Amino acid sequence: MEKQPRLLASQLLLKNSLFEVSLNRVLLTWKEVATKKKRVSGGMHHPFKVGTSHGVSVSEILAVRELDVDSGTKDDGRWQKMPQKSTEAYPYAFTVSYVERAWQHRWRCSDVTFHCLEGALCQQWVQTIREQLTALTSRPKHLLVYINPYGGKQQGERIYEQKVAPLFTLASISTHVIVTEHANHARDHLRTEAELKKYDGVVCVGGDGMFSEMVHGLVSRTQRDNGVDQNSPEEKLVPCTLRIGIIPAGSTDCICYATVGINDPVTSALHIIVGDAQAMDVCSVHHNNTFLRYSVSLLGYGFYGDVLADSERKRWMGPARYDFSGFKTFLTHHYYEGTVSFLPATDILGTPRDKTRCRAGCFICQHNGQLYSEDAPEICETDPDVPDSEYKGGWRVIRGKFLAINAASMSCACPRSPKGLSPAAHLADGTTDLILVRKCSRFNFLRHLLRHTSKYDQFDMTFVEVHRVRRFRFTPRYCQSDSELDLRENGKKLFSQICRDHPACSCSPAYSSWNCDGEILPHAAIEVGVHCQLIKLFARGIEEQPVFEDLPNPCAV
Ligand SMILES: Nc1ncnc2c1ncn2[C@@H]1O[C@H](COP(=O)(O)OP(=O)(O)OP(=O)(O)O)[C@@H](O)[C@H]1O
Repeated sequence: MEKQPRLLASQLLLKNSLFEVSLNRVLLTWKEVATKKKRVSGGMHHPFKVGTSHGVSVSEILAVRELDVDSGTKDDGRWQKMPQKSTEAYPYAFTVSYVERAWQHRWRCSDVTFHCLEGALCQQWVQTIREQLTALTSRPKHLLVYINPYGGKQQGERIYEQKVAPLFTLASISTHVIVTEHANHARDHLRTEAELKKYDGVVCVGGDGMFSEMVHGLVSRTQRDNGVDQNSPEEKLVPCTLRIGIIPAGSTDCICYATVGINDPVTSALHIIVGDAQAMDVCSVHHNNTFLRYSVSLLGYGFYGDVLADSERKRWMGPARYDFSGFKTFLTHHYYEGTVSFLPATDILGTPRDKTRCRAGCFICQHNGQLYSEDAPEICETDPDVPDSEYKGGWRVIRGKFLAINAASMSCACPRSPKGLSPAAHLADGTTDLILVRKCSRFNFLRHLLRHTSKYDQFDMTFVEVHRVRRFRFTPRYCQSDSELDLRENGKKLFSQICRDHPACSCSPAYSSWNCDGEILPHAAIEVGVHCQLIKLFARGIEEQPVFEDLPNPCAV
């Protein structure tokens, strides 16, 4: 890294010891000055190693404030009173709050207080650090926050007030908070009324359903403002300029898990404050030239659609409904006939079978994102192993009987499935991983499902294939009539769930439902297109675990 000129350097007192403290545009560092007789008071906790240099990236400093030393304690009273001797000699102090890495991708707010000999020096430090923070233009100053009071364990408001709002105040972020009053309140407000020009970003406090509302509100608003017709599947959508922050307060918090590595409200609040940006692809889903929904994580037909449809009927069971419906759906072992056509993404870096994972600063997302942002024509090379008869104008066509058809636009890792549905999927490479699980025995399907939680490759099975695609279509073997759709929407017994070939038996229903990020779609025949990097999140992506993780102070440099 290029050597940065020093902005300030002084010898300051930290926890009864003298430190050489230095600031440049990139780093704040402090290193204990070697003295013959170390002055460490016996009872005081001393987290820093003697002689070790400590550093905090300026981009991860949250705030700096002068300290009233006479009061003896810091604002929150966590630290003990400074020994009289030190405060007499160094009567002025300032505290720097910064991001510290904790276990499993968690971030925490840490404080370090430096004592100065003179008031002018103290003020100079505070002012210089503040100037550096002001220069960080990617940081949000005004945020529009939506809280779902009924998400997850209904703790959204408490989580925001107790864990997030104090951090926003510390970082001088002003907020306008709306507690939602009904489903789709946030979506509709964003789409129509919200004065978006006043804000640097929008934040949702809730789960994946709430995040989906934000995506729908913001993407629709952006298209409307730019005169783009969402009903046209071929239309190139305009990317959203405002970033979205997620404070996890839902049941699974999959999106949060995939973009910061953990569903922890404090970590997410800190990612928002430092102004991180993680681009994300969005899939648009259409039926007959009519826009249905956007999806950012999973589109699942067959197994995952059936699990969701069944679990929706058992909401009274609480979160246990997913296990119950999952088990029941596995036992029913239904397969569905239809045609999948897709446009393979063969001109890009990366495959679904890669060992590398999408992590912060992902090279594959950067490379492919650039490729797709340049209006690349949707023509692909054909795979030499696939017969020409399976291609139609660059599209590959597969007919068959499927237990599951899944399109994973991200790994879909979550605490229940740490590897996810497609471990090597990328957040922002302009593709989705299309996983086709053909009809097989119950035992083999179980083996496939179990591999999602083990070290074995879930795609390495004869009845499973996976393709990285830019667009796909699915048409069920039998066309749905409008009356069937009406029945379905009314929640009545689906007549189509009687096998067409053998009306007397109920061996396998004709249609499943599409699970679109946890919502059921009203149509089985759909067309899906990936819009590369359509939205941006206040997130960094999952960081690689630091190699010095087991050292006592992860900020040591
Ligand atoms: N005030 C409200 N009253 C009822 N429903 C609401 C309200 N605000 C938001 N919702 C809806 O609640 C649904 C679930 O919210 P959220 O995603 O925050 O929590 P969740 O427990 O993780 O739910 P899920 O697991 O179904 O996504 C969302 O789809 C959202 O549309």
